[in-house]
Amino acid sequence: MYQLAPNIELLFTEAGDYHDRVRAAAAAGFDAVEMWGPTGVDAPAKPKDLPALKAALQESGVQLTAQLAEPRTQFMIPPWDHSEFFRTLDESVEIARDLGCPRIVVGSGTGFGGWKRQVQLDKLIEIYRKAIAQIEGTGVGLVLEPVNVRVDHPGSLLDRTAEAVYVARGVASPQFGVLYDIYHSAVEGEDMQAELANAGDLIHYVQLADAPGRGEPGTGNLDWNERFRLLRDSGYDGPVGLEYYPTTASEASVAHVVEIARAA
Ligand SMILES: O=C(O)C(=O)CO
Repeated sequence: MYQLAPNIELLFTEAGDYHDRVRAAAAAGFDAVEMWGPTGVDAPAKPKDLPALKAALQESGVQLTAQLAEPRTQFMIPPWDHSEFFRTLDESVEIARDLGCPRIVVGSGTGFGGWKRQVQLDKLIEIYRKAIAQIEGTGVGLVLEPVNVRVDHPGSLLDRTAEAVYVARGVASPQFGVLYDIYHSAVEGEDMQAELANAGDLIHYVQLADAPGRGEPGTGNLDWNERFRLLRDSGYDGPVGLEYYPTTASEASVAHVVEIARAA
């Protein structure tokens, strides 16, 4: 079975603060969690007590599998000043290292308005090549996440898995890959099997939620036996982030997901 990482922004919120959520996830049998931005500059993420979070991770032996870059897409804002992004990247990497987190999730934001799509994708390659050069040797990698524009992120540039793969091929570093979110991809109407086949080993992280609705598996229309089979067949064997909005109490919700993942 895949290593499942409940998202502590959305799950185990009943336990209280983020460090309490880590302990609650551990008590529920998980050895991994994921989160959004550590300092909470991008809502709806909230600021975290990082020393307390680190202590909870260490004491419970829970691995933080991914955190979001902050601010998520600074370099997209006119006049395309990238300095803030590169400065905060160092801070994000420092926090990730301190928390033992191997991945930072990055995006495209709304892109570079007025430029041709191809030029915008190539600009992303240029920015992320530079970012990777800056963080080389830190042990922290970047994963680029395409998001759906139909429901959750209207106006975002990168909504196609194949385009994220194009950018990752252009960056051409083992420290840079694609985050394949089963939910975003399904909302965009993508063929999961074809996308994963095209991506090859460039998928460095996976997240899930059912569609429509972004609730736990079982609340939407996706066939989870099939989805897990396609994931396995693709060769992906890394962690899977549970980034969904639970429709019941967290413990019951995640127990249901574990059951589905086990059976698949
Ligand atoms: O912002 C979102 O929708 C995400 O999927 C972040 O990982």
